[in-house]
Amino acid sequence: MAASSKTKKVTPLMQQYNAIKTKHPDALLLFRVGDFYETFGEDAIKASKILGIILTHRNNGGDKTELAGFPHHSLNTYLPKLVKAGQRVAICDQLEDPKQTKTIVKRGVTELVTPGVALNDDILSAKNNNFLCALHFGRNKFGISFLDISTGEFLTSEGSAEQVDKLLQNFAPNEILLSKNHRKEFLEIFGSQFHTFFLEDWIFQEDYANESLKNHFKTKSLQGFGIQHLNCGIIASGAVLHYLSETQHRQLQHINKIQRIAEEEYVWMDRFTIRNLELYQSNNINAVTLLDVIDKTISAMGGRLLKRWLALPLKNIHTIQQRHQVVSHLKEKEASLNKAQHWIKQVCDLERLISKLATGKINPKEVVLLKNSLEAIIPIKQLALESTNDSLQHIGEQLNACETLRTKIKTVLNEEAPVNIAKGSTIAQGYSVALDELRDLAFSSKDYLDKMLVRETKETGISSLKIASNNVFGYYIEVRNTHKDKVPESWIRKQTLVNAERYITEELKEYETKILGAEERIYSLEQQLFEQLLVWMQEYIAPVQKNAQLIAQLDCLCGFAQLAKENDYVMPAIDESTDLDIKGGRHPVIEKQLPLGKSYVPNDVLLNREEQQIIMITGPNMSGKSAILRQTALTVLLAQMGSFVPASSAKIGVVDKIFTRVGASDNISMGESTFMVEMNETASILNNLSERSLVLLDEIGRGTSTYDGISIAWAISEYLHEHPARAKTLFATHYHELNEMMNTFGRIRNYNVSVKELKNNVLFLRKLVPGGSEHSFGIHVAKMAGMPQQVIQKANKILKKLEKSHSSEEMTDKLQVSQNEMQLSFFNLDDPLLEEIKEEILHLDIDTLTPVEALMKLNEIKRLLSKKKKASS
Ligand SMILES: Nc1ncnc2c1ncn2[C@@H]1O[C@H](COP(=O)(O)OP(=O)(O)OP(=O)(O)O)[C@@H](O)[C@H]1O
Repeated sequence: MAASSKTKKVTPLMQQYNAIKTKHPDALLLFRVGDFYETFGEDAIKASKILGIILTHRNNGGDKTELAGFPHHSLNTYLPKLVKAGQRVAICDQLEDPKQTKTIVKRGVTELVTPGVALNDDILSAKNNNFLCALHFGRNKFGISFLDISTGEFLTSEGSAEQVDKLLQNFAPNEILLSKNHRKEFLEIFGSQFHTFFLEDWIFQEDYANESLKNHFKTKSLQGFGIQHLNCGIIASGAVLHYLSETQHRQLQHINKIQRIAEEEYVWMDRFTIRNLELYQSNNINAVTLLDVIDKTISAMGGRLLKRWLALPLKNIHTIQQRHQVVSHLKEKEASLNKAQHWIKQVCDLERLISKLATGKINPKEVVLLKNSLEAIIPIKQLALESTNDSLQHIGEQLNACETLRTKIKTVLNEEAPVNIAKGSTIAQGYSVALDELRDLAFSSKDYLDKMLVRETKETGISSLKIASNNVFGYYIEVRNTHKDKVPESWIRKQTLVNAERYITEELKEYETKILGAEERIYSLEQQLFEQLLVWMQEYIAPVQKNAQLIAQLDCLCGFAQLAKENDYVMPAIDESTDLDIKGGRHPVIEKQLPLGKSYVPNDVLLNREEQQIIMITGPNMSGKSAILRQTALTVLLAQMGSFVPASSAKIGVVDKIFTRVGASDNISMGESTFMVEMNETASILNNLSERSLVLLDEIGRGTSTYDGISIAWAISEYLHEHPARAKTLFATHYHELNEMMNTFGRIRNYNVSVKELKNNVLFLRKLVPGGSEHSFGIHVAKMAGMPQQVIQKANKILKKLEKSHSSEEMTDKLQVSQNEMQLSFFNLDDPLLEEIKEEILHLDIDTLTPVEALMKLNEIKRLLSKKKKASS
């Protein structure tokens, strides 16, 4: 084999390809050959699959190599598909004009597009950032950095695994860079849902990172950015810059600052909370998220900022109130709101346009769009300045319509400039004398020749003169033989035809030299002038970025005003207290999903550290317990983002942490470990409580047997009550045994979501009322879900028996034992099949069951139901 491969002759083109491919083994190499981008070998197999293009073969020194390619002008169509399929794509271009070289054309990789480093509009999503992230594993903490090359945002932070995990959830990076040494650790701690790329270990070094950052920002230290003490964060940020240079992204003037993510300024929510509250993502792709409901922004910049605000709600009362006041102002002044939104609509994505300018990827049409967007800032600025609200006025003062920049673009570019400069008409008429002359020549050539023809006809008296051109001697005048004798002496004969003679003249020759290649010269001059403009514009990167931020803010605030008007939200009162008093609160998402004619039943929730710290909410399945928990958290979140809230009134003592935990019963098929996960998650709440925490526990404990479940729920509630933080807590539970706790623990209050028991059915009233509930009504719900009649009857019997023999004192005693022994029996249903359970329940001999066993059986039915309910919905 080796001997035969030695004798094989690889073509120079393939030698060049192989050399370049070796340098980019992890990337799919798009190799420019003439008018095509070609892929070879494994890359060709992948590309043809992803892109649906034909796979052929070519001879490579005796071997057959797979080949698949597409025309170079289709790069924008195919590249996004490759990147979206998770490929890193190296674009290898021809670095010299093939016409100018006799040997093989020089080629090199001009850009490496990866999921986290993309500037192409077809890869990016307008209302989402596209973050590249680097994670450094320090000795006792992690350093993390996020960069969106398409907007210029560069952020860093450091902290524990939990903190970093939360940031990963919030910023949802499209690619994470890690040192090769930490591959396994990363997977263990953060899971496998991220797209990762591994770099050499030496890149993650403090000196190297420090130097890279200082070089990039052209500063002597990092003090000005307030990140000098974040050693691990700096290392991660250095790795990001390293990667940009490795992927050939060197024009980065728009990345002109790095910011610390000041986590202490924002409400703490961990990954479970973000997920449980379905803020901007949901396990169910069809589910409507909070973001879907509240996003009334009309610009991409506003959309991205809103998501950030949602991920990082504020804790500073003053800033929150400022936002509320703007929203209130805009909500009242409808005309101003409409005007502002009208003009914001005219503003394109300034942030991404200016990044394209910095990276040299902006096209002529986009520069005109940039100018038009800046023009729209004039009325927005005026509107803001004229308002009576201080914050709006401040936005107005900072907005900068960049007059010089606009005037310059107007002078240099044609208003109708094309996307592709090769199409011509990019540079405005009157800007360059040389260009105007060339254009006159090119565009008026016919006119010029027509005039010459008229003149010559008149001067020579030859009526049938014709001016044309051919490839051999260019422009000529053709004279029919009958008029040959009238030809002036100065004309030079070039060709004799059967019926005519062809001549050239001095004037024609001169004209010809001018006109030949005029179009090519127009193109290169237009390109040159356009590039000069882009270089001149670089100075405006920072002011345009500032405008982008201000417009994004204004858009979010206008969006909040719009939201408040459309959905009838009110301004919350935020204060330093630790009370939470929501009147007539609604769930912002559910209220939008109800069937026509049904209206959401509002509820009051009052929590404070003095009397009503923990509310136990009991109520049957489907009564609306979870809705009350979630709407409480969402109301606090919305308020602290600066939005109005879905309630008739809300008084909110600023909250610094929101914890939510949902019992694992919805995931029973996941097996025993689910319960342990639930317990671990809950433990992390208990270890992080603060006086301003809001804790929402939804059916905690139901991942195990009923008996153990009650014990755990009891123990957790007791802990929360006794903890000095006295964190405000809502606890939804099926275990009405927990209602006993109110007798012993002074700040625990019982509430239930009321239902009306009809003959054999239940009417959900959805009203939260004081007092515990006695039944859990699971069986009624079973009936509603279409459970066989026999099963329902049997379940009713179990329930009766249970109610008779089970006393709460007995339960309390058992709880003590259980807490002491901490032996949890992990009762679990392994993916119960409806039929199996039905049989099991039907054959139960109720008289032999203990109360607890009976209760467990009842719970089984409930679980089965909720599964069935889910499956059918
Ligand atoms: N206040 C309300 N007004 C109108 N409909 C409501 C209200 N609260 C809840 N609902 C409706 O009832 C459904 C069930 O509510 P939710 O999931 O909160 O019940 P639950 O008591 O937590 O049930 P389970 O114990 O089975 O988890 C919701 O999806 C919603 O459609």
